[in-house]
Amino acid sequence: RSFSSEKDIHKDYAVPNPTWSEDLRLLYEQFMKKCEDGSWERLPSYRQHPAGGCSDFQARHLDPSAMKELTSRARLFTRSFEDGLGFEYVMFCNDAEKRVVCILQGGPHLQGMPGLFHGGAILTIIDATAGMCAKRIGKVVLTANLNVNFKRPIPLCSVVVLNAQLEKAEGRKFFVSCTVHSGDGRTLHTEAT
Ligand SMILES: CCCCCCCC(=O)SCCNC(=O)CCNC(=O)[C@H](O)C(C)(C)COP(=O)(O)OP(=O)(O)OC[C@H]1O[C@@H](n2cnc3c(N)ncnc32)[C@H](O)[C@@H]1OP(=O)(O)O
Repeated sequence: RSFSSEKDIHKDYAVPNPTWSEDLRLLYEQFMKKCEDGSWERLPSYRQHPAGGCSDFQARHLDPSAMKELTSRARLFTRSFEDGLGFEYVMFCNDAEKRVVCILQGGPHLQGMPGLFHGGAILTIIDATAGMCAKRIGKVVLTANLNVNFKRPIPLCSVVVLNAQLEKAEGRKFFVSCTVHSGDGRTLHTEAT
């Protein structure tokens, strides 16, 4: 399916689709309920970053003449897979508590060791979730340092919950911790800062 249609670029992917498992749907409904009193908010998610917002950063690091062509073909990595094959996820934020939660169902194209989630795929979704936690305050953020302990392997295609918490802010430095638990909360798979 073409990724470049206008419609597709403005499509919000942080909503259920037919590839979602029952477990992911249940978690989604639980968090949508939490949004009813306004304490939590579902974060929409698109294939492309909205234009603007990081122009000074781009000016500092990128050749403006190449930017337009480059970004016209670009896709957010975590939204560049066909439905169900990569990262099926939704992030929810609680700004008062400086938290972002991400519910994720990893697809079959994220395999590392047979039957397991690739460590780089776990890093990616941690980076995105912790990055979003910092971005809620810092607006334009870049990951400077990411330390991860892989405690238990994550079965491929399982549903996990990431919890990112802003620990402290020092000027433009944000320190975020992030854990990855099994969907039932019983297993701590990964912890990161
Ligand atoms: C919403 C979507 C979320 C998506 C999330 C995805 C986020 C990403 O993956 S971004 C891509 C990966 N990251 C990058 O490419 C970043 C590359 N690095 C850089 O651009 C720069 O090193 C950058 C911006 C992080 C810091 O550079 P700069 O702004 O010049 O700051 P600099 O002066 O070096 O350091 C500022 C402070 O940060 C500290 N710092 C810098 N790097 C580090 C580090 N790796 N670890 C710890 N502290 C650091 C410095 O010690 C300094 O602290 P202090 O002021 O107390 O002395």
